Amino acid sequence: MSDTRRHTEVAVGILIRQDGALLLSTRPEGKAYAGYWEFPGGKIEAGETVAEALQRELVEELGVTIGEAYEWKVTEHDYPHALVRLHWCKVFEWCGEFEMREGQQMAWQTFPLTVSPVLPGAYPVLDWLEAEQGVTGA
Ligand SMILES: Nc1nc2c([nH]c(=O)n2[C@@H]2O[C@H](COP(=O)(O)OP(=O)(O)OP(=O)(O)O)[C@@H](O)[C@H]2O)c(=O)[nH]1
Repeated sequence: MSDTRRHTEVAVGILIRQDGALLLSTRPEGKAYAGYWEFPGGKIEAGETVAEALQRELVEELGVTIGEAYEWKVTEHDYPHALVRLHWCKVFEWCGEFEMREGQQMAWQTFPLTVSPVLPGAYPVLDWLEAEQGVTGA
């Protein structure tokens, strides 16, 4: 029963390039939904803040060090494998060269996306981002 399950807290990074493009990457082999496109990130470990977890995950997965991470939205998604609470952070600054340390693929995307399938837990945020870009004309 989902209401008795504990949430897995997840920090997710929306890396936004100066031209407005967003970074998506594929989930590595061996994980649930392997090959699906997602925003980079991962589980928050005990004692970590959202920003600390995100910084650690992006070094581990992509080899980049992020600057300030702004928590933007919190969403939940109930998967068969986990009930997750996703802490979405916008990130505008990072340094280092992108290096796919888990054998993923990466793609800078604008709307409409040209990659699929995307992890269902990311759908609401993609809708909000698309609406925002429509308003700003980014
Ligand atoms: N990184 C990321 N995770 C997402 C997104 N959307 C979404 O539902 N999730 C869910 O959040 C959870 C993230 O866990 P993960 O397995 O990627 O985290 P991790 O790298 O710490 O995993 P590990 O410690 O098992 O290796 C997964 O259940 C995943 O399905 C997204 O856009 N990005």
